[in-house]
Amino acid sequence: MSNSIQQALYHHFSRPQWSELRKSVPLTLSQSELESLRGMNEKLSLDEVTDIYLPLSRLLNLMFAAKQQRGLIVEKFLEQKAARSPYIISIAGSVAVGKSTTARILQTLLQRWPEHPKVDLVTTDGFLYPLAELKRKGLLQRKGFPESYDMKMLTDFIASVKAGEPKVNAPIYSHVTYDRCHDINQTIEQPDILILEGLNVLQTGLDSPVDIRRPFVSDFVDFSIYVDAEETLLKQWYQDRFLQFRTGAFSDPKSFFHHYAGLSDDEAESISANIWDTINGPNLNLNIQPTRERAKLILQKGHNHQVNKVLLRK
Ligand SMILES: Nc1ncnc2c1ncn2[C@@H]1O[C@H](COP(=O)(O)OP(=O)(O)OP(=O)(O)O)[C@@H](O)[C@H]1O
Ligand SMILES: CC(C)(CO)[C@@H](O)C(=O)NCCC(=O)O
Repeated sequence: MSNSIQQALYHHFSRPQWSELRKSVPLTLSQSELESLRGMNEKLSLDEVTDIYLPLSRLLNLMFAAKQQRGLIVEKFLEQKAARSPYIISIAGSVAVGKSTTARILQTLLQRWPEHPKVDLVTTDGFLYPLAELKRKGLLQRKGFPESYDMKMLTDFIASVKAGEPKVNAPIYSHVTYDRCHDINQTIEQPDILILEGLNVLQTGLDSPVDIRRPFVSDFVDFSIYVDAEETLLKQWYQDRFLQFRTGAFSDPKSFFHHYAGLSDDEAESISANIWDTINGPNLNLNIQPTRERAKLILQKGHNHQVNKVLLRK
């Protein structure tokens, strides 16, 4: 999308301008909140939390309140109470950009609002077709591409959560077995807020004539975030994580990639570069980045995952 269109659609903030907007959000996090944030990612800097994620949590609090106000107006108009419906936040972006880390930071911060909302987190990875089905369909080298997800299952799931159903199951994906878990689900029980994180949450499937009659994830989403970075950085972060996995996920004998555990640095560099160049990079350019300007908010990251620019829809 051209720069002039981005100018027309978004308010632009430099990092200092954005961090100013923290305003009344308390500066300090309790010791246990700090520990829970640190525990999720030891590389996460606390400046990042205060400068970027606290203002974002303030914005989301205001947006959430506006949605509740709107609900009250509808109830007044109808002269009856409406069924409860969770506020849904989606987080999109490339493989390895930090969607799940962003989602977990926001979950921690949103839970500490004075209203103490119940905030649940779901990743769309669980809605990838099971490995056997991907193999059958010849999609093993297309994991993460739109056709590798059961989009009907995903939109049915989000519709049930939005409808306020008491218990809704979501499938869980295992990065160890590289497959959907067959014996466990995640059960979502009427949260106040649901954060839905995945590559595909801004995709519409409009290029397929069959899909046009189907709802999109975005039909159920109240606020959408796209986490953005240059591809050279993304590839580096992907490769860094791949190298770390040799002593983590790959070392598990149950791991689909157990044979990668013994790779030398050079071998791991070249295999991960190849996976990026043949799968995750093309998916970014063809299917993920083109959805960026559908988001209400864009976080632009630079080196070390530092957010240096924020764009907010006018
Ligand atoms: N804010 C951050 N500060 C420092 N490191 C981060 C931050 N966010 C993510 N990372 C690191 O970047 C890598 C990718 O992060 P994460 O797993 O959250 O990405 P993702 O977008 O959810 O990836 P995927 O789509 O592959 O599941 C991890 O190694 C993580 O530790
Ligand atoms: C599970 C997805 C699709 C998304 O998180 C991704 O992590 C993935 O597995 N991509 C396929 C190529 C790879 O192994 O990185």
